[in-house]
Amino acid sequence: MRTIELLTSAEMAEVDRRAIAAGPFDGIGLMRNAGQAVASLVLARWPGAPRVHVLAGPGNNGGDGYVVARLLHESGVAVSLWASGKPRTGSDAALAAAECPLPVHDLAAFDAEPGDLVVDALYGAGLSKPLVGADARAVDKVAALGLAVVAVDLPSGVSGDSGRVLGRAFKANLTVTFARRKPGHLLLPGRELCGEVVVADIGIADAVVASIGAGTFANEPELWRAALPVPAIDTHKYRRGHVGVFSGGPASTGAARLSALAAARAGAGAVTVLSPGSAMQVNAAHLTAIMLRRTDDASDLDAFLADRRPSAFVLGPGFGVSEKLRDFALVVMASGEGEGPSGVEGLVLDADGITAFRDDSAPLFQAAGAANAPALVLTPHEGEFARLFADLAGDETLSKLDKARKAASRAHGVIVYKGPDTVIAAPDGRAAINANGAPWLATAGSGDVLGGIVAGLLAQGMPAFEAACAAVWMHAEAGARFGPGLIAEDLPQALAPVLRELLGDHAR
Ligand SMILES: NC(=O)C1=CN([C@@H]2O[C@H](COP(=O)(O)OP(=O)(O)OC[C@H]3O[C@@H](n4cnc5c(N)ncnc54)[C@H](O)[C@@H]3O)[C@@H](O)[C@H]2O)[C@@H](O)CC1
Ligand SMILES: Nc1ncnc2c1ncn2[C@@H]1O[C@H](COP(=O)(O)OP(=O)(O)O)[C@@H](O)[C@H]1O
Ligand SMILES: [K+]
Repeated sequence: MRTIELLTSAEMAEVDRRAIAAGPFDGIGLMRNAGQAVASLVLARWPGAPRVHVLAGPGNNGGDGYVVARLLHESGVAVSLWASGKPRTGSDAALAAAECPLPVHDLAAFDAEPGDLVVDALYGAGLSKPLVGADARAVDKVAALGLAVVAVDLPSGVSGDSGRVLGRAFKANLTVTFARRKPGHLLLPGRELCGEVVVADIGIADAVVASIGAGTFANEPELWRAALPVPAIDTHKYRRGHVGVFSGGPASTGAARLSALAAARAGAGAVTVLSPGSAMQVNAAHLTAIMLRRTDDASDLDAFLADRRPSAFVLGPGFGVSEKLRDFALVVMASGEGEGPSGVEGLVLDADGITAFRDDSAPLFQAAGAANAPALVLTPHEGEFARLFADLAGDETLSKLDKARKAASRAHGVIVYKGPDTVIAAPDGRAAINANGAPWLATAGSGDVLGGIVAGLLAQGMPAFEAACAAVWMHAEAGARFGPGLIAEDLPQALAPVLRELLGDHAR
């Protein structure tokens, strides 16, 4: 079971409540199902473990642990049960503990042998403070002995909402969560600490999950595949969208060409590099399918908008932080459908395009909020994000997901907050977390390619949030599949097989 909604701890608690109200399972029924799912996976994956140590906390996560301990014991496994705190009288966890015939040892005395397996059921969605005392010592001991860990719901110490570690956390080989994944399973460092994540069906109906209206998703093709542009049989190149990419001066033109190639590979029918006169020669020497047009100032840009009806732009890569950049961005943002002559769908601002607005972002954000404005997509890495949204970046109480959402709402644009756990957020509150990348993508120019893919999809009429999500996934997939030796020049070409698979029958 693997569906794409991600539930915060508050949303998951509400899902539990609604599921219990809807039946057929009550709280202890769901807990028995959860424990059964974990026990089955332990038996299937670690059939030879000499001993399984179940660590049970005071809440419902511990309740799941008592169920696991009982079921493994009934299956003939040697089980030691260690408790941190006691379940509250009358709780589901207290019922589960009462059903478990095994002796309960104090976690403070926890000990194990190399080769044993640990089931971590200390804290899950209810984690509210750092692990200390016997809990923290157990984490250290398990790490020192190198024991394999199966985490129930989340590795204890990892926040399900932010992926952050509170004090200390287990590093699991396998994490079994229930109904849906949580943001902390995808955000770093949580994702690293979870190991493999299995989502177990514990009898909560999809309709109950849907009733919550969750706005956070794993960035997987299911989220946007239906919105991917497919060329009609009678199309022509300009109907497939025309992307304009602004080039920097003679010594910094490569970034724009990377974006341009990527936009073309993403399916834009035509791509034009808009170059200052001083860089025409060097650009001309390197472009073949991509067109070239001299663009020195806003009036040149106006003429391009009027003559060539471009549908999306990339501005920033290699451009230089300048007043000219700000002018170009604001001209493009004023050329949306109904206002300007051309009906521009979107502007992707990356790199210098973000930095240029660090001290005065209001005109940009205001333009993006105007009726009929082109969609604004900002693609900051961590450093660029901090330049444009210093207050959000420095707020320790916010997760990466929260920061991207707040930034999107402020900018009236889609934020692609890049990194190994890229978060894509829309001004309407939707957000997605990406997890299919690989460190090979951390190479100069990789971000320029991403900006070009976003623009290529925007130009074909794909809505901005979906275009950004699809671009991030395709970029990550292409890079991860290429693997060692990847340089940014390889990425546009590596997109082709990824697109072919995504389009399925439409690729013929
Ligand atoms: N009926 C249900 O609602 C279901 C709940 N499930 C399990 O229930 C879990 C959530 O249960 P709870 O809400 O009881 O929360 P937890 O069991 O995660 O935490 C229990 C309590 O421990 C205390 N605590 C938190 N962090 C601590 C720390 N670092 N040191 C000491 N004490 C700490 C808090 O007071 C918290 O309320 C899920 O993760 C899942 O495993 C599953 O059994 C499925 C059904
Ligand atoms: N460790 C990583 N794992 C997966 N993706 C990564 C990692 N590091 C960087 N990336 C991705 O690589 C791209 C780098 O973009 P950026 O930082 O703008 O680089 P550049 O400016 O050199 O093009 C982003 O899409 C980012 O999400
Ligand atoms: K846990």
